[in-house]
Amino acid sequence: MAARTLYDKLVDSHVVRNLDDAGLVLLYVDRTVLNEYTSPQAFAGLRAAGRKVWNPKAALMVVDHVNPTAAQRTRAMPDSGAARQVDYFAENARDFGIEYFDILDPRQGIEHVVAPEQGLVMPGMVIAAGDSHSTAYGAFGALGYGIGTSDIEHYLATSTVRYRRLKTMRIHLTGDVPFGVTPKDIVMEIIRRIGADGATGYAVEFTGPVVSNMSVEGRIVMSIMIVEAGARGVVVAPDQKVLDYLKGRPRAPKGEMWERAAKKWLTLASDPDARFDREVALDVADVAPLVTWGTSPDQAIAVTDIIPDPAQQVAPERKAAALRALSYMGLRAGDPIQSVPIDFAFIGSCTNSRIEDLRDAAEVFRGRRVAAGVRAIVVPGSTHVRAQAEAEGLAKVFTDAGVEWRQSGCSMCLAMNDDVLKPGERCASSTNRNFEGRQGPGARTHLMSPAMVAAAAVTGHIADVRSLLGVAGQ
Ligand SMILES: CC(C)[C@H](C(=O)O)[C@@H](O)C(=O)O
Ligand code: SF4
Repeated sequence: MAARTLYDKLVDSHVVRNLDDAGLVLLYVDRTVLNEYTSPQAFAGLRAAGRKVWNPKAALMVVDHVNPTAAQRTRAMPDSGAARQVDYFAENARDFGIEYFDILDPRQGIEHVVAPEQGLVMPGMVIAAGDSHSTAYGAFGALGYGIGTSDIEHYLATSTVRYRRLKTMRIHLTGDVPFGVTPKDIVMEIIRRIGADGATGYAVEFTGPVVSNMSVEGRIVMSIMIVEAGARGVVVAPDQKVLDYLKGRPRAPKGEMWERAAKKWLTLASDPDARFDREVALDVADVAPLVTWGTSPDQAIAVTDIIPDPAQQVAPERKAAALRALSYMGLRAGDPIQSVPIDFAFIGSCTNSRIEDLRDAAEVFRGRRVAAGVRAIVVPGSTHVRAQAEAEGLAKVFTDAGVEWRQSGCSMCLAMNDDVLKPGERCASSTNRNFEGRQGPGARTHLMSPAMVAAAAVTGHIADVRSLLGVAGQ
């Protein structure tokens, strides 16, 4: 058989039937996660057709997008629309027999944080779910990708979806990771180079020594954020780190079953001579902490740079986009990005709300205070992460620094709950999208790593975290 990529192997092993000659297949999907925002119509469709869920045990339901994250958690939703969504969600879980983590459940959180914690994701699986950032699961050697409402309904009824094969792209990462540079900076650098549509139509495989040396959580960060370059699927070959992460998780196989599976999972990889449709290589040695200045995730610069001049853009549409972005962001070309003052600092989202992210941020906050005039919140990705951060003393570091310590949820990643910025407010944000209005109408978002957000919070402006790291706070 011809050499195959890991992506092709995962798709091939899940094809139920070829539907045409151009790569359209009926794909078996092993598991899914459902949220309150994209699942209601799918369940309404099942109800209308009198259908059952084919394999309720393969799904998990968590509320994450619309819930408040106030420090004191109650079951009540202050917003009536959100309350209706959550009530219908709970009703669907009950009627269709799917495991559901209520907002007060200690296992609750953002779906992309909770699913791996629960061991819902295993190498070799296909996980399709109603959220574009389901690529997170690629970090475990599964094919993760996002599906729309009608596909969710089709999946629930049959455990299959119609799927068109993607082109393949290998992103090979080499070199020593510089001091102060995180997986977030690396993926932002890739996006800046290939552009916000650079991976459109592709499934991405991350490879190379930087990836093997990276923690599983770091790989999740990259697998989620590469969606902002248009990727519709991500895979990373599973290794011992992935097995160590998953072993003993609630939904992971146990005993002899685990041993047999683990042996097989370690063989999952692209063949050495497999061909990719596109190859991208990056030596990370020169990557610096990055910050976005515009309203697209590829409008990013090193924290030491000046805000670029739109006049330097050759393509007229890029020039127009840059001008519009600068005006929306209220910035001036030529100013150092470090001179830009912030109003708000947000650490959270499925991209950067895991324990390693909180440890990075706490290192900067330790012994320092949030600058006057700045409001800072840390929103852990799950209640489990929250408990761990409290046990490790990180929560105390945050509150001592004047940071609000919240309950989990998508929160200020998108303005779909109580955590919304006011028009014109500027936020240093550990999230993945900086589109106009993403954090509230007229709100201005600067994407960066959690440690960089902390550096902005304590200085009151966008700042180079490297000048704070290793230097004790006052
Ligand atoms: C609400 C949901 C459909 C959406 C997504 O698919 O990504 C959201 O999570 C986002 O990050 O914009
Ligand atoms: S945290 Fe943000 S990116 Fe992630 S699922 Fe929620 S809204 Fe989407």
